[in-house]
Amino acid sequence: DLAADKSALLSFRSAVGGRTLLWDVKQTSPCNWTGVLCDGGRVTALRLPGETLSGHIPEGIFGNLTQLRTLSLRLNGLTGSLPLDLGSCSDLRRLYLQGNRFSGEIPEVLFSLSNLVRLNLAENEFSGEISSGFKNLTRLKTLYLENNKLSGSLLDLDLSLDQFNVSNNLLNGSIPKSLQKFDSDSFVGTSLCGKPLVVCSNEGTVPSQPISVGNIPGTVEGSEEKKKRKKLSGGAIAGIVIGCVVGLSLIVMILMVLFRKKGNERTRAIDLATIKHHEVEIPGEKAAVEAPENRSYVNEYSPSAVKAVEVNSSGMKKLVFFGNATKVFDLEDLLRASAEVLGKGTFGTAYKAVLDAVTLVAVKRLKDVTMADREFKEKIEVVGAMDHENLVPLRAYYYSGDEKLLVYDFMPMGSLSALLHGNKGAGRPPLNWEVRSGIALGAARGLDYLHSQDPLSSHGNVKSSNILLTNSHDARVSDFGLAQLVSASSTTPNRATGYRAPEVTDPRRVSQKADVYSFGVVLLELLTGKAPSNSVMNEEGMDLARWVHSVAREEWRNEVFDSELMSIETVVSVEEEMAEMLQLGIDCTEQHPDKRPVMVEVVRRIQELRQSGADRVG
Ligand SMILES: Nc1ncnc2c1ncn2[C@@H]1O[C@H](COP(=O)(O)OP(=O)(O)OP(=O)(O)O)[C@@H](O)[C@H]1O
Repeated sequence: DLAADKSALLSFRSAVGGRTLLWDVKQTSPCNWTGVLCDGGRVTALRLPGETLSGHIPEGIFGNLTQLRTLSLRLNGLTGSLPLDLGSCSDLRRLYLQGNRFSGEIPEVLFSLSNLVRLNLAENEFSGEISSGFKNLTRLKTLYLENNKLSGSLLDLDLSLDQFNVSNNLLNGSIPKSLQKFDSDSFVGTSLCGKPLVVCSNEGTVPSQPISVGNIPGTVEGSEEKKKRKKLSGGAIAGIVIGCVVGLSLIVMILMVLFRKKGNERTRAIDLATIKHHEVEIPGEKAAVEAPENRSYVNEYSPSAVKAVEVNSSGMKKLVFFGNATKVFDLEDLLRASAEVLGKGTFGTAYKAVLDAVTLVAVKRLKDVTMADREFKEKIEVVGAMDHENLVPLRAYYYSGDEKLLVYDFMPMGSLSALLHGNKGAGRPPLNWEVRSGIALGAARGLDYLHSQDPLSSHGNVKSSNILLTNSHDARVSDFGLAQLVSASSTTPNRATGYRAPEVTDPRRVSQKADVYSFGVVLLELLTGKAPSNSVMNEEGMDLARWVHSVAREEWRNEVFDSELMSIETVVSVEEEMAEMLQLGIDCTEQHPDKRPVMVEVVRRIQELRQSGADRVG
């Protein structure tokens, strides 16, 4: 039971140190302790990577943790042979012990763990032969044994492995047929030879330098990896908070500025060629803030607004709408609307404007647009022409010498960023995999549409705060095309930090491959629950993408996935989908642009993984 689990965990801690493990012994349940995960009233996962554990694990501990499915003790200083009562953990699916100093033979009890899917014993001091007992592990997909002192020949294990590595061991003989599909990296540093191998080292000795853990040049790895991993911090959207504080004054400002040039033209404030005025026609009509046919309307004239306009009159002032059949509101409605600051972004401040009880829009007030009227118009019209169900439509814009406004449909559920990182633990229902993968698919489709318009067309600022959500959690990509409107000075250095592809030095010079990179970071964000923008660098000097790259290669599902997901998703098929999505996120965030998939391929892979998950469920 849970009490026995708890006392086993405490015995474990006192046996192997774990000075950094601040487990509160007074808590009756160990389920909230760092690294501990429970399900159904039992401890099902123990993940303590890089926790400076050291010494020998005695018998009598794992014999009690009988419901364990995941055990990760990687990157510690554990020594001696593996405890034999590990064999009692018959539910164990993932066992990650790499990067310790375990020695002795790989115990036979391990081969009774027939549910094992991932087994990583790499970078230890295991010796002896590779037992035929591995054949019992029929569900095994990953077997990493590299960098040990294993000797003898390699048996045909007859397993359908996806990942396999025995490099840098004292093995000799030939490579069995079933393992010949793996490339030479899996066998390098041994005396094994086999037909498909291009490289076959015959040194028969273990190189003194172990092969690096990660696959990214320049990534902090090896002994550095052994440092304690600090969780990348999550966070709410600072912009909203700041915005709310200064909101009122900004709204007053915007009202003043917009009315400045109204003057005698007030009845022609709107581009009459593009707008049909509709006197109050909304009552009874549902607030259609998301659908393309959303309705807004022209209100009666506001005397207070006239005053503002008269005082400030000069220059041109038109609220220009996109779309032929769109019924619209006019500038006065916008200015009279009660408004609240949604947040401050790279390109300016966003406001929510409530035109009436049922009509809401989001208004973005751009800063640093130095572009002339004509050029601005040309560019914004390209943006306005974009029409896809996974894009937030740009409804209208306003351009004057020193004021540029963009009017969008208001998205009631806010952004993916807010959904993932805001209000966590404050009663928000957990975000399950179906919803997350659906959001990924929708956003990918939106981006694919943008990319399909022209080989040079790209979003330029893909991130989770620009993926907005409808009430039914459908994703809509926002803010496309804005990067090209603003001047270089406004592209602050931290813009989209964590999302920006390594090759992007000038944020205005965006590309489709850079979008794919940023989208890959969003995928990793969905999977890990970690906010890239708030965790630019972790303790080891890595951003989210690099961090995932460094750990995911070794541990597909262990450390990277959001604990919220791991606690609500118990179906194995979901884990498979998550692993496939993780691989996609990794592919998208490849350092080299040419190695990244194109967006249409990304959409296809998400569709497929969702479909195969649905098929597995039946
Ligand atoms: N149409 C909209 N409906 C609802 N919320 C929106 C809308 N547009 C923007 N927001 C929200 O307003 C806030 C500010 O958005 P804004 O786009 O100005 O900045 P950002 O997305 O944080 O950064 P950037 O300017 O780099 O895109 C964000 O939280 C965003 O999710």
